[in-house]
Amino acid sequence: MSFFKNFAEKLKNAGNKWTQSVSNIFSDDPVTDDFWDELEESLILGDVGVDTTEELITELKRIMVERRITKRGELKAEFAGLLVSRLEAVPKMGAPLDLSAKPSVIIMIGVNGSGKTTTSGKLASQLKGEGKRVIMAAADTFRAAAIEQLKAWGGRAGVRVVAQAPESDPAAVVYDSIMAAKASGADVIIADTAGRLHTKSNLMEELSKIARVIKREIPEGPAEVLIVLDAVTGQNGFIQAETFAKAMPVTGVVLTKFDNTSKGGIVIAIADRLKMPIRYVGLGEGVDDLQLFEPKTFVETLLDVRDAE
Ligand SMILES: Nc1nc2c(ncn2[C@@H]2O[C@H](COP(=O)(O)OP(=O)(O)OP(=O)(O)O)[C@@H](O)[C@H]2O)c(=O)[nH]1
Repeated sequence: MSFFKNFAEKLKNAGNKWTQSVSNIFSDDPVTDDFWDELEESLILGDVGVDTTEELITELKRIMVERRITKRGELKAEFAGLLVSRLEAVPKMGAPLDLSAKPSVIIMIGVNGSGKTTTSGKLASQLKGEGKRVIMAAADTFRAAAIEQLKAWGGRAGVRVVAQAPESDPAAVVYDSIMAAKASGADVIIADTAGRLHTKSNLMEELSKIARVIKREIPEGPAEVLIVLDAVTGQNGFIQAETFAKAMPVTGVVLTKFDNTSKGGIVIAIADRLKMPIRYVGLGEGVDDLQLFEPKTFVETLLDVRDAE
């Protein structure tokens, strides 16, 4: 199955309510005030954000006047173009992971329950499927259950998990995993970290220490720092993302639980407000439900415009 079909079909099958409602607004009816009200409501309910919604509507109105467009449907492709350019304005949006260093360390950060452990497991399995030798590091030592959960994913994926006892130093676990990777010639380390924000300063120190340990052993530093954001939380997760980004420069977002949200516009808000590139989207709990984010495919599926091209 081609990449386009795969991502587009999975998005469609995920039955995201927002993606269905936005497309329906661009009918064959004439453009009236109702059209703008419906579009505005749908974008705001979809968590695009008030300012971005206003900007998009202003730009679309300008295009309508300029091209003398009268029907809603004729604005669809124009609107798609606006969304794609906003997404693509963020460097590395949808870019595959840079795994050129050996070993390449991918650090997963984000609050508890956002889907870090699940995403680590899915990613490990996919990279292994691509022929990479992968190790996972159980650096969320705060919760014993997190270590066990990662081990379960490791067992399913056939990927080694480096772990220590609960409460041990996460940086030491990461160090062990780098030693194990160097000794065994592994290509990639995926480090699952803790996400308890209520002990903010400790967490930030912990992440900085992990980064220092990696830098000492691998001069290029971490290959990728992926922040895992729960799409259901919507924009409420942004403050967390900004807090985490202070401890470690984030190289990308994994947007999980996209199958469970009616706030699909969060994708646009992440680009516009956080200015962080989305690299993967989680579309379910299964191992195959992690998809590389493709901005153009996303917008085309959202607005159902591909056939119209
Ligand atoms: N529907 C859906 N569920 C997901 C997705 N990603 C993760 N989940 C579920 O979200 C829940 C939390 O995921 P975890 O991976 O445990 O989250 P975590 O961030 O590691 O949280 P802690 O282990 O508490 O630190 C689990 O029930 C996952 O199965 C997704 O893309 N779609």
